[in-house]
Amino acid sequence: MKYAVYQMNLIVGNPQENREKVSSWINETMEKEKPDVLVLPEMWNTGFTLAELDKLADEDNEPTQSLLQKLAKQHHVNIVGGSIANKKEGKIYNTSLVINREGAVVHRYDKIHLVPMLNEHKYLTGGTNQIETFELEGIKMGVIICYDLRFPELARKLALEGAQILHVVAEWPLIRKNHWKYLQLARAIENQMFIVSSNITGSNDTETFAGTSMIIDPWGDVIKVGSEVKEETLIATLDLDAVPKIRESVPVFSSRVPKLY
Ligand SMILES: O=C(O)CCC(=O)C(=O)O
Repeated sequence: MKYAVYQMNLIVGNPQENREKVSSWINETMEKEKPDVLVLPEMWNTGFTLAELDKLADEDNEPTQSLLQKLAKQHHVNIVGGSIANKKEGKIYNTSLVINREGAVVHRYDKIHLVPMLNEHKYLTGGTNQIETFELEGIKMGVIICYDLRFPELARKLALEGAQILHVVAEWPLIRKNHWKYLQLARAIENQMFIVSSNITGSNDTETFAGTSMIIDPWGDVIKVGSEVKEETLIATLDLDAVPKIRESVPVFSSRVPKLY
């Protein structure tokens, strides 16, 4: 499965320009690389303009969802669409959309864990639906959003439900870059799954972001990593046979004793 990850330097507070930027990236990447799956970062429509989200957020996933559906169908490509600021019934959520090659929405997920360090509770509503796996090309996988990475229960639940790939979409700050790197490696090793992450680069008024998007194999080896500072595209082909092989060689799933913890 060939992946292309967009480590994006987004335009803070300008959803229209970000949609144009993402469309151009998809068009160019499909022409050059022809991947099976594209991955975008967290809240790429607006950036973290929390106080302005009421006027900038999408409404019921639109117009971003229709744009991603159109691009997925046109290029016959799967899109793990990062996440968008999204208004539903007057509340704003941080919503991830996954679209398959036919342009169908196969998964929606509202970020469960809001970030106290950023006062997200003042502006956003946390998701209330159970985290679940979805399938692309017959492969089970999952997506979590940024701060969710700190809660190993999510990745473990998805792994127990058969996920072989975990996508982590983020706007993770540079100041906590080591947490970003090592938590991803830990999730890959403890769950023996691929991690494919897309983080942003650049800065807003208060933060500089960490970049360092990663593609990690289920052994914990880093296949590709982005720089801290540059907008770039990470390309890698995942060998999915590695997952059952590694799960057999170090059988943590059959060694678990969940009744004791
Ligand atoms: O957990 C962190 O350090 C960063 C979290 C974050 O920035 C987010 O969830 O948007």
